[in-house]
Amino acid sequence: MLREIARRAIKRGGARCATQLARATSSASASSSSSRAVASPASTTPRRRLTTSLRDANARGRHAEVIEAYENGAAVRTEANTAEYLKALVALDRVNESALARAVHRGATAEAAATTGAIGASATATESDAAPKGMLASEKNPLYTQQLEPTFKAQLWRTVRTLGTAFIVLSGIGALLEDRGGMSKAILGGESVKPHQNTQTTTFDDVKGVDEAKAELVEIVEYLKAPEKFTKLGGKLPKGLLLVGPPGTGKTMLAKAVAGEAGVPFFYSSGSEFEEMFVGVGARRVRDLFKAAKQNAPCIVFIDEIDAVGAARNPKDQQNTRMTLNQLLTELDGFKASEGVIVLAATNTPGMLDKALIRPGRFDRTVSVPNPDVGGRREILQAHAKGVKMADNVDFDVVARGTPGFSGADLANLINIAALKAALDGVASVGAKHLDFAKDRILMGAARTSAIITPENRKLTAYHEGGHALVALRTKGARPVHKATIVPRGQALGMVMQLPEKDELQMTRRQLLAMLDVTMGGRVAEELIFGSEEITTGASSDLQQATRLAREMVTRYGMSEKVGLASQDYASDELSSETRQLIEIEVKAMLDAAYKRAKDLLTQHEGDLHTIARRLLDSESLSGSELKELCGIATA
Ligand SMILES: Nc1ncnc2c1ncn2[C@@H]1O[C@H](COP(=O)(O)OP(=O)(O)OP(=O)(O)O)[C@@H](O)[C@H]1O
Ligand SMILES: [Zn+2]
Repeated sequence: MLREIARRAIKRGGARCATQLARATSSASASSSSSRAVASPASTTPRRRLTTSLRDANARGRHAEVIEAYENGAAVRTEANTAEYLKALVALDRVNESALARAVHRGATAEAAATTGAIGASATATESDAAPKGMLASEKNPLYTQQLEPTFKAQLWRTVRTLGTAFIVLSGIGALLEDRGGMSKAILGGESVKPHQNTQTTTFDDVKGVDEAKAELVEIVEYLKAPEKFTKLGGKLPKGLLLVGPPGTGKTMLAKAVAGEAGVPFFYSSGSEFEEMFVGVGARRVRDLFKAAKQNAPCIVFIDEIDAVGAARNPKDQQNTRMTLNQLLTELDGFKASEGVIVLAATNTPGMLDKALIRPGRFDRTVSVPNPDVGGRREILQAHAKGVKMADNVDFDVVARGTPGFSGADLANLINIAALKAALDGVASVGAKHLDFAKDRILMGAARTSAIITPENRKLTAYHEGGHALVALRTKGARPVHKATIVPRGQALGMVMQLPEKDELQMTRRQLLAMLDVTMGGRVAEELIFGSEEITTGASSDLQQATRLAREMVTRYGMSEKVGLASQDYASDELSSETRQLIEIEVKAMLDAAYKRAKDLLTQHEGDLHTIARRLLDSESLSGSELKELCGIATA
């Protein structure tokens, strides 16, 4: 929970002013959609005869011209041209509005009529086939138009049918070719599954910051190296282990490392691969996988995203998924632990797994693979920076401290983005500012350079963020300010980032109160400078965070006098209305007190608030040390 608070606090200032944001976004999308309308092919194509063949035009992407030429008669209606016309309709997704749809509809109704014998359609059709155009056209004989049209329609019908059949046949062949694992094998008799890598090069040393998980897996490695020896000593082994942790923490890497350390083949598969359009294919794949594994024992079978098969699914594909899951259970039961096949599976949602999967003898052991702590983050950063030229000013300790909550994959990504940015900047090495850029990128999504922010809006944001920053700088127990910015990114119009000095395993009351004060700083600054009538909705997420924190202090950490040391489940229905009321009173008192402290502080240092806001408007981002300097606070 405390970690969570820490994370939330880092993102403080989240969505400043939701309404302004919504306005900016909608105007942006409006302008983009109007520009799309200008470029629309239908409106720009002039009415002219097509000089090239329809086929060429289609090949060059000029589908609209093809449609027009065919429909206005500029192109001869040969079977080939009809095919091109159809392709163009499909390419532009205009089948619905096309003359074709109308003709086919009419054709279909005519055909229906013909089968009931209302018109002698087939006889007249042959007649008109033979007769040159216009021959039968007399006032007395209006048959002409009635006859020719069915011919055209009949031809269209034939083309549609031919193309349809061809499509089905071709896509069937395509599916066979594309599907490497299942259906083709199921039908053609099947070659066996190959290990993903026979000799794994990944070792435990490559996976950083997950020492506890590694310690649990060492036993498996020992076993795989010498199964006989291990079982002779009376060691009892699980068949399946579940690696549980958030995305990108190195679960796949760990599984590969187990195979690498033991020097055994590694079979990779993903739960989503077993999800198939064709009933039974998923089950077949599971069967093939285990058959191959047994032939290659000792070995590792790794199933990523096992929840894709192992969880309760939507009713539509339930039967299919059930079959796959049942097959998996059968396979797990079908070999002895001593056969040398170890199944590792990864999931981020263990709670969703079918209970049958985690019963003894199946995946009965869980290895937790959490996000790395600050030391782990430093090691991961260093490992991924190995192949990258880093500048001397890069301190991985600082970067690691500034990235709580980042997964291993996030950190790998951070180094990548920084290296790309450095390359774009045309410099030879990756510096601290590139890493900072990459961090902001990952934290907040790409900069919203396109959205228009009014000057008033910017000014308000500058004071709002300035308020957060100044309270943080001047409050004992508050986390050091890392950066304040009014560059809009992702959902935020601006933000103040604070970094804990070390990983916070627990926090003092003073620190929590400081957090409340800092959170209030934004709204207080708006009010102080622009007046209570001008305050905005921008503080809504601040207030939400502050309320949640205060409520936790009251109900869970025993930090309010009136509620005392009791721990209360605020969400529970069983909470008496008196207790609930008491909690609410205490929460309000706590928030009011924080508001007052922030207000006193900002009133006292109003000069600094103006200085910070002005500088923010000027340079958009200020580092912690720049902020301190502006306020005349000595840097430690
Ligand atoms: N602990 C770690 N040490 C070093 N690199 C890591 C670590 N965790 C993740 N990475 C990096 O992130 C990449 C993705 O990690 P991996 O695929 O092992 O994560 P995962 O937990 O299996 O993710 P998912 O749950 O999304 O499948 C790795 O290839 C590696 O570059
Ligand atoms: Zn704020």
